[in-house]
Amino acid sequence: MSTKWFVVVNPTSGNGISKKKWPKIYKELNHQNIEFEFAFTAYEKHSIKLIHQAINKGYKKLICVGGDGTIHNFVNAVLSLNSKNISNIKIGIIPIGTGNDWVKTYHISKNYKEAIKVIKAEKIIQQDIGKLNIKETGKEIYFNNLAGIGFDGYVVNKVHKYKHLGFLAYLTGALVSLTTYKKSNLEIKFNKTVLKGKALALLIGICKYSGGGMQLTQNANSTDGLFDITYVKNISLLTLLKNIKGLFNGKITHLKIIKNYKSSELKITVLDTQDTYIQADGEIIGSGSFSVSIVPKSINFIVP
Ligand SMILES: Nc1ncnc2c1ncn2[C@@H]1O[C@H](COP(=O)(O)OP(=O)(O)OP(=O)(O)O)[C@@H](O)[C@H]1O
Repeated sequence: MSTKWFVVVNPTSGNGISKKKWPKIYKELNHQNIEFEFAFTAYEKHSIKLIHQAINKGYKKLICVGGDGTIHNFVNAVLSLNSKNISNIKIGIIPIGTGNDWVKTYHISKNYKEAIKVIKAEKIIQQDIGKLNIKETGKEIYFNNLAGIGFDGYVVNKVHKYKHLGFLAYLTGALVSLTTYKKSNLEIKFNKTVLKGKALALLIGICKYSGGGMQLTQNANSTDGLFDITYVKNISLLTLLKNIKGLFNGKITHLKIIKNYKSSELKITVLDTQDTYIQADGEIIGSGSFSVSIVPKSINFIVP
């Protein structure tokens, strides 16, 4: 077993800032006496392979240099191993992304020197993770922040065009998309509730922030074994514009037209034939009907 850290750097995250900042991060890791090996990802999802190789070599301590998509890939790499030993694995984050939403819940600093200090202290939180199963393909995906179907997926699909706008990329994507998005006919079942009909979006949250700092679920708690669910049948562009502040401070979830629920499991059926995209942690993972369940306290993240 290695006591060294294994660092994976996504050089494309944060519009390429990761690559530019790496020499400084490398120096600081050494300066803070962190013993490590590192690798750059060379293509999408490469981090999954790199993490599997590192774990097979005996690494237990992992560092992610990247944004929400890279953290998402780390989580999928660890949980797809289905090994009993994953309880020994720790993930630390040096956040360099566009949205950087997951780190906001835990107040992990975007200053790499501060983020490395946090990693060095190795304080752990065992966080709940969502397990999502797409019906048509049988694909299994894990998510650590928030998943959504409908408008949410549609926006994520468009957002790459606006990534140069930084955290405003998601807001811009949402405003531009609201008038063109065609609502899907969904059936959403959880506990004893059934929501059926045309709906704009369903958000299934674990942590607090998404879409570049927005708070779209109420009372999110990352360790309570429950998803924080937001269901939006419809919202007009005017209402959205009037409530832009509410998107970021969470007050939007108090509007009457927005429903909030909690559950540890959901089943979502798309009742019409149009492609309805599913996003998980800001990554498009597929489309159509799916089920989700929570895997309580299944990943060890290093937090302040
Ligand atoms: N070498 C690479 N070339 C192209 N894509 C890559 C490479 N390495 C990783 N990726 C992909 O880059 C995507 C985006 O990464 P990430 O989410 O970390 O950055 P971001 O989009 O800038 O940040 P955020 O998600 O916080 O907005 C991920 O889907 C990942 O699979």
